[in-house]
Amino acid sequence: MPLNRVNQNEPVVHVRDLQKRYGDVDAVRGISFDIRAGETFALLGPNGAGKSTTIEILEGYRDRSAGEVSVLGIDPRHGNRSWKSRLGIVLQSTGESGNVTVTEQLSHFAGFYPHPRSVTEVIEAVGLGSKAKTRISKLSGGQRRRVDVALGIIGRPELLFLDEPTTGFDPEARHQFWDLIRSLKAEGTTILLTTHYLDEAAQLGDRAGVIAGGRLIDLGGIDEIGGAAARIPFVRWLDATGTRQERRTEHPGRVVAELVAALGGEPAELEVVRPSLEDVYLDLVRTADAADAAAEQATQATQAAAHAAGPSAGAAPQPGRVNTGRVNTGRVNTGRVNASQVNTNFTAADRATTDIPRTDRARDSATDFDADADAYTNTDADTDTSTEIRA
Ligand SMILES: Nc1ncnc2c1ncn2[C@@H]1O[C@H](COP(=O)(O)OP(=O)(O)OP(=O)(O)O)[C@@H](O)[C@H]1O
Repeated sequence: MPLNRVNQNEPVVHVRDLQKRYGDVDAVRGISFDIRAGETFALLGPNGAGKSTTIEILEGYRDRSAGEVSVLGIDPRHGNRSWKSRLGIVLQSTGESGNVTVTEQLSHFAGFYPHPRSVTEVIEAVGLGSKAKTRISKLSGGQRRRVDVALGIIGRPELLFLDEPTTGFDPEARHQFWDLIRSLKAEGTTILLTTHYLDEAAQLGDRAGVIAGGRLIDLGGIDEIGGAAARIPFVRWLDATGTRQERRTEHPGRVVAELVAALGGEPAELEVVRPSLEDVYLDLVRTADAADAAAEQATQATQAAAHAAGPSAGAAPQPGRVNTGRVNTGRVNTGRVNASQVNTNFTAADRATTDIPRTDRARDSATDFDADADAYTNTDADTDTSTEIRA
């Protein structure tokens, strides 16, 4: 069957007003974004923000409560096997632990794709060349995670989902992984990445969306997140009393020159710091947290007032309206899954209507192509945050 290539003008991923509710928890509360062909899009947010839920809906593993979604031109609710073969999926915690070697596992999975990459090349690319003949059960946690990444790319995906791909990687492995992702990007692969490593997002991402409490709180170019004002640098130094001073300015050179002139020499512990993506992200998330807390307080006050006034006064409390989802309570970390032990025989009906448990996805993400064939169906002036320059 010819691949249903996405129209170049159409976004690879299109999400409009996506919503997902688990019981009383509004995990995703109206998220909209697009990812264009060849882009690396980073979905960022604190634990429990709704990132994995969103990704799982895009992958077709989880059904949505409301909203519009299209991935490679198809609604994931109706993604068939040929659609699925165009996706690469690295789940949050697959942890391949089979009793087969790295080469055997990858060769086996490669067989399920129409145009797989070379197994040897993929093993080298993920830095497991010296472990090719080692049983996966004998690998370290970080090495198994590399196997997950290898399995995600073996099928030469058009769209690669990477859910916290480098958790457990040592710094060298993380840098190797970044090189690998850059080479995939150079080939034109579209990538959706979630990560808690903001340096990783800054290194790899073209654009980012920041989610908090199930809402998209910012969306834009990776260097634009938080807005221009959030990127204005700080000049910091110690004054004559040893007190740290800080001035935020778009003209750090000028401020440093003024300082040197005022001091008649080098300021102590002088530094000019440009806020990193992590600094900007933390500001965004804290602001969102504070807004949520204020909204929750207001809701509680309204409910208390209504309660005090008796049943006939005003609207009844609406317990399901408050998002309690900042803390990830409902999620079981599935840990390691033996790929050979999980059930892969989901039916079309299962896919269309059911959230597939995370334990059952490791193998399903790659190996069900022969089952159930086509069933799925400002600031001109300086912005100072401190006082006058104090030398
Ligand atoms: N199967 C489930 N049943 C009930 N609630 C769930 C389920 N899965 C997730 N949740 C809840 O939905 C919210 C969003 O969870 P999600 O896993 O999408 O967050 P996340 O941003 O991926 O978090 P993390 O960074 O910790 O992986 C959380 O409050 C979580 O407890």
